[in-house]
Amino acid sequence: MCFSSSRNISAVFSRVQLPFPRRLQGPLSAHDWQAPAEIERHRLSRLCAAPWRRLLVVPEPPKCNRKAAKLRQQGNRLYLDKQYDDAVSKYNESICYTEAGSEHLGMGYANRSAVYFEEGEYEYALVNIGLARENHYPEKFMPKLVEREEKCRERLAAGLSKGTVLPYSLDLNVAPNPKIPFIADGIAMRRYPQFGGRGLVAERDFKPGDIILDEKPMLMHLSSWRHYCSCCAAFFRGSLIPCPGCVNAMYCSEECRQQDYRYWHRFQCGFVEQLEHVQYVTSITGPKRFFYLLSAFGDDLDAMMAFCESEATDDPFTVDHTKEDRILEAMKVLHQAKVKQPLPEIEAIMRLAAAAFYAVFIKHPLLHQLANTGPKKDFIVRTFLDYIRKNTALSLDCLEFVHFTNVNAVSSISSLANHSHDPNALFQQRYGKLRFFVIRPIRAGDQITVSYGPTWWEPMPSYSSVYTCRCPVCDEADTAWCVREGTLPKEALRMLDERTPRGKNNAETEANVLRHLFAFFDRYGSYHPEGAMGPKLQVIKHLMCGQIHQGAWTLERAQVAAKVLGGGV
Ligand SMILES: C[S@@+](CC[C@H](N)C(=O)[O-])C[C@H]1O[C@@H](n2cnc3c(N)ncnc32)[C@H](O)[C@@H]1O
Repeated sequence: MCFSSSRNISAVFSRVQLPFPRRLQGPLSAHDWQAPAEIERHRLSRLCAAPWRRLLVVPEPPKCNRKAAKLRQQGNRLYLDKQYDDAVSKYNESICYTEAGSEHLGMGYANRSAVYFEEGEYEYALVNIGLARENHYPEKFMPKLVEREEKCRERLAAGLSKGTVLPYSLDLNVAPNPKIPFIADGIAMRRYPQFGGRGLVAERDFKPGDIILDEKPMLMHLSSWRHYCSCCAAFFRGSLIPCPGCVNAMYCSEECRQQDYRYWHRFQCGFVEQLEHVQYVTSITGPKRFFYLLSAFGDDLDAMMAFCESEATDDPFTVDHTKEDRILEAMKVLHQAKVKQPLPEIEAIMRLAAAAFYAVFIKHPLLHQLANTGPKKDFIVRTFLDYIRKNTALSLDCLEFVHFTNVNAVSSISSLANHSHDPNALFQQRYGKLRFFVIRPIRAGDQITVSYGPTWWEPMPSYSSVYTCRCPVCDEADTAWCVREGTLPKEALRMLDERTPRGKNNAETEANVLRHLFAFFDRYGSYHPEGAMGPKLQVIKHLMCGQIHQGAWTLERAQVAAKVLGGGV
């Protein structure tokens, strides 16, 4: 989408420390990438021989109880200083380093429960106490844990929960598509050549406030470990559990751990550090997408190659998401997407990344065994490159709240949405969900657009995209986009001012302001884009972010409460 700015490219080179290869042309081949000695003979690797050698000897940190204990002590110091977020980060790191079957795991969870207890998050504290019990928490410390558990239950019984009821529903609030339950019925794919090919079209009217998409991204990339679920990118869940094999990946649930392992992490685990040395920006989603498709084909590389050489539909609305084979079918459709080549200046670095990823992944015993012919090896490295290119164009990315982590998502339906500086919907990628909500009336036949960053009311001077924008605002020949009914009548301006949040507001008040603003845009939509409306659209975006943030924690708390207390949600 919009992220491959030259700023990122220079960051790449300082991170990867590879010289920029100027003459990289011709089809990429895997032929020389099989073993370290051969890699060094390759023309590309000669250009960067020393870094390649480094890449191949990057050690993978093993699980280590001594390190786990040290990290936990660091966490304890932060806890005593009341720096609770940082303390949980250290405890999470400690949990990741713990060796299998060790009491350090139970102690890490117990310490995390202490943080949540101090923060008044009694439900999360209880979950962590449960995890501590299940993971060899030492008997000698058990009375302290039991005491904390009792206090949590007492406080919850006294009504001291931070809340388990959402002030603003974040689910789809219109009829869903029967075969794709996470998108509204009445939305389809249409060809928009000026937007690089495909886009989303409304087949019925939608009104401001409608939540028309609530999708779990298929492929996520996170720029930071141990704060988010490595599968769905849910932020800092109270119950993150570690991958038993490596010290990096954590998951919000056993379900996410298994899904990630099945489709991706079984190839990544054991190579994480090496891959981190290769990776630039979000290029890892290229190999990730390759392994998702390979796994969906049951590790049958021949079948995958045969499919990739065939022509099939690129319309994700043909996939029935209520069926078992939805991942395979959705990945197949995604494979067929034909997107324009992103910026030529990043082509060389994408090739370099694809080749370097290949050099790492081919050491994986299963891939090594599957790639038993030259054409198969070439197919792998070229598919890495193809997917790195396509993901650069197709992904929707954004910054998460707390650690300013870049979350980059490629998804079945949402990846179809084109950018406009005057969008009729806004998108938010938060807590493992991609949501589109309508901000002004959409009529049947309109293209549904979101903004990848800049809008007419919020220009972003540093924004650089991988395409030339052809939206109505940027199209000089299009004068229709800003035709409106006139200036807003006085009563409309009064309505606008009436409920604008001032000072401190709680989630409930903010939810009401949001409803009020949506009602305003519904009633006065024909005056769009009147200047006074811009700041209000910004308020909507801001409030919606807040509701999603509050909502994610509330929902998690409610789910956790149902699990640990057996209560209703
Ligand atoms: C998330 S995808 C959107 C779906 C894409 N049009 C397709 O055919 O699959 C983003 C890509 O669509 C194209 N695109 C989106 N918005 C555009 C715009 N306003 N002007 C020109 N191209 C656009 C660009 O190629 C961009 O990299």
